[in-house]
Amino acid sequence: MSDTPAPTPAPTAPPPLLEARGLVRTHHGEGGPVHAVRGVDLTVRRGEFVAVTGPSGAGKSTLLHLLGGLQRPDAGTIRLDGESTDGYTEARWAVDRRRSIGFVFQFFNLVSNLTVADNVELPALLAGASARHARAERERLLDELGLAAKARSMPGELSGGEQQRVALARALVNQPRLLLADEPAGSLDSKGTREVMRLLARFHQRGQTIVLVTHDARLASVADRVISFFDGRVTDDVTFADEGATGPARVVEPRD
Ligand SMILES: Nc1ncnc2c1ncn2[C@@H]1O[C@H](COP(=O)(O)OP(=O)(O)OP(=O)(O)O)[C@@H](O)[C@H]1O
Repeated sequence: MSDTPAPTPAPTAPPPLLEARGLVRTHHGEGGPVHAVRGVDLTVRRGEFVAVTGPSGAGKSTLLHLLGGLQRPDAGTIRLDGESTDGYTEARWAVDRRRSIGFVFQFFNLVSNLTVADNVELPALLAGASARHARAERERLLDELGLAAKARSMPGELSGGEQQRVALARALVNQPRLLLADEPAGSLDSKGTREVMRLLARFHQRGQTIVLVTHDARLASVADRVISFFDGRVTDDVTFADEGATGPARVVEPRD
């Protein structure tokens, strides 16, 4: 027997949070096939804030839907935390979407006949949290988002900006590993847009991984990485590194 100690294994880096390879998705509408996503490779690391920008019809929403399992790719693979989703059933995707992916959309999609509090709490209860935990998380987020006084209101009684903050609270209530936002300021005025920018920046600073789809360069400017998307493909991918790299559309801190 040798006295030489066994070498310490080199630490292995954790897999990226999201890894997409060769994603393809064609829609079949009345006007014939639309090649919305034509072969996309994308890696998102934990804690990144990635904005996907591009003109209307570029395929941004389709890409986001693929990443969140709302649509299936025709070809390609998505790995979440190193795990391939290739064999995922609808039910398996539903579990992931409920527990670990938060979505925010342009039109809020709140349940109109539930109070603000119930809208925020619902995903936690659906994910199996205890009533007590769901309530505590809901209260924490409503407080944080300045909505505590609106907890008993119905969504229709709120401004667009307030409704979007409720939608953000709902998306975050299960502390998702990934937040996917599709034009979250698309139906808001400039004040609402600034608010969304500030909130996304704040949650990102706390470590939330975010993929944001927008054609609004100002909104994209709060991200630390901007991917340009055109005609179903990534045409540019710029990371604004800590060393202070700046880009043409870089606007750092949203101000009132
Ligand atoms: N369900 C569908 N059936 C048929 N065509 C679709 C469908 N969904 C999207 N498309 C088409 O696919 C292309 C990409 O659409 P997508 O919504 O992904 O683009 P986008 O960049 O998000 O656009 P926008 O900024 O206007 O939302 C467009 O030509 C769109 O009309």
